[in-house]
Amino acid sequence: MIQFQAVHKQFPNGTTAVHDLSLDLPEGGVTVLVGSSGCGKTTTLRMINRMVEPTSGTIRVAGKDVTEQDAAELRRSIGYVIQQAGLFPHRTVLDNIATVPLLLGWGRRKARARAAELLDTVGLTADAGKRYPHQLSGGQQQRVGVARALAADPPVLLMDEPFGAVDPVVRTQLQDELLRLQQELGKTIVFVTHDIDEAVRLGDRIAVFRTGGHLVQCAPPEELLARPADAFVADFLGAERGLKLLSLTGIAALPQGAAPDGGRWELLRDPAGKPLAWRDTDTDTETPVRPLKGTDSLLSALNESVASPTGLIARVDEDGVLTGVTDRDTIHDHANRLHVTASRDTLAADDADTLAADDADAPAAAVAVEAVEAVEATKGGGPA
Ligand SMILES: Nc1ncnc2c1ncn2[C@@H]1O[C@H](COP(=O)(O)OP(=O)(O)OP(=O)(O)O)[C@@H](O)[C@H]1O
Repeated sequence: MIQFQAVHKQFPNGTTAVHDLSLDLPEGGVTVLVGSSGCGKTTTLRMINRMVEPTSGTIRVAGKDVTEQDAAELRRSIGYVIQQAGLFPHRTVLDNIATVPLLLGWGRRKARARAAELLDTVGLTADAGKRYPHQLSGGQQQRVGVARALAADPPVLLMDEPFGAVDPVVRTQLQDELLRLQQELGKTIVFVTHDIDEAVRLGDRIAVFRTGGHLVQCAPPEELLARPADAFVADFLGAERGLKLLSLTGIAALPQGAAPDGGRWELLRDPAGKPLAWRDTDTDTETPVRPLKGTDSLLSALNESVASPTGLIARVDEDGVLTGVTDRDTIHDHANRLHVTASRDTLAADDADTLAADDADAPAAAVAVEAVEAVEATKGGGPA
C-alpha cells in the first residue's frame, strides 16, 4: 500500500534524517515507527503526504508516486493526526472535524452531518461538537483530532505521537479506541511513537530506526521481541521484552483439565458456575480467584498461577462460566516455547521443542519464567 524505495532525506543544513529507506507497509495494517529521538520517524511519516520532500528515492501510495500528485490534493486524501491534536482554536469541534470535507467541496450540511457521525464514532457526545477545543480535555481533543483525520474516510492515516501528551490512563483508553476503530475501519495506519509499549500494543508491524535515519528491523511485535536483529534493537525493546512477549500471547490454546475434586482445595462457584474463590478445606479459608478467558495473556496466566494458592488458574468462557483449570507447569511450558513459535509458527510442535532445546540465544520468554519462578520460590508453597 505504501512503498518506500531507496528513500533518502538530507536537509539543507546537511542533516541526514532518513538514510536509504526501503520499506513496504501493507494495506490495512498498523505499522509503528519507533526509535530514539531524532532518528527520522517524523521525517519518514511526513514524506508520505509530502509535507517533507525526499532528496532521492520514490514513495508510492496505492501504487502512485506521491511526487507526481498535487501535494494539497494528496494531503486531503491522507488523514493526519499530531500530538496535542493541532485543532483550530477558533472553530467549534464540529467545524474542526468538518474541515477536510469542506475543502473537498462536500457542502456545509453534508460535512457537518459527517462530523456529527464521527463525534459518536470516537466516543464524544453531540454536546462536545458545539464547544471550542480549549473547552475539552486533552484526551477529548485527541479524539477530535482522530475524528478530523477520518472525516473524508481516507484509506491512509498518519499519526505522529498522537497520544503523547495525555496521561497514561487516558492514553490506554485512546489506544483501546484506536484498536476498536481499526477493527471496524481497517485503515492503513503509520503511527510514530517513542513508547515501545504503545508500539507493541498497537502495531501489526514495528519498524525500529536508529540515529541517522537507518531502519534496523521491521517485524511483527512477537518476532521483534523474540528475535531482535541486534543489540541496539534488544536494548531499545528494554529489559522486560520477555514479559512483553508473554503479554501478547493469548491462552486459548492452553490445555485445561477438570477442577480439583475431593482434595485439599475446592473451587467455589456461584449457581451459574462462575468461579468465586479457592477454599482450603484444611484451614477453612478462602482466597478469591480471578478467572481468565481465552483472550487473556500468558503473562496474566503466569501472574495468576503465582498468586493462586493452588498454582492453578481457573478458565472461563465469554459468560464467565468455568470451563476448566490449567496448572502452572503447562503455563510455563508454553511460555518457554514462545521464543520459537513467535517467529517460526509454521513448525510442528515437536520440531519447535527440538529447536527450543537447541537454541543458542537466551529465550526471552524463559527469562520471564525464571523471574516468575524466583517470585514463587520466595513465596513458598507449590501446586496442590
Ligand atoms: N527542517 C529541518 N531542518 C534540518 N534538520 C531537520 C529538520 N527537521 C528535522 N531535522 C533533523 O532531522 C533528524 C530527524 O528528525 P525527525 O523529526 O524526523 O526525528 P524523530 O525521530 O521524529 O525525532 P523525535 O522523536 O524527537 O520527534 C533530526 O536530527 C532533526 O534535527
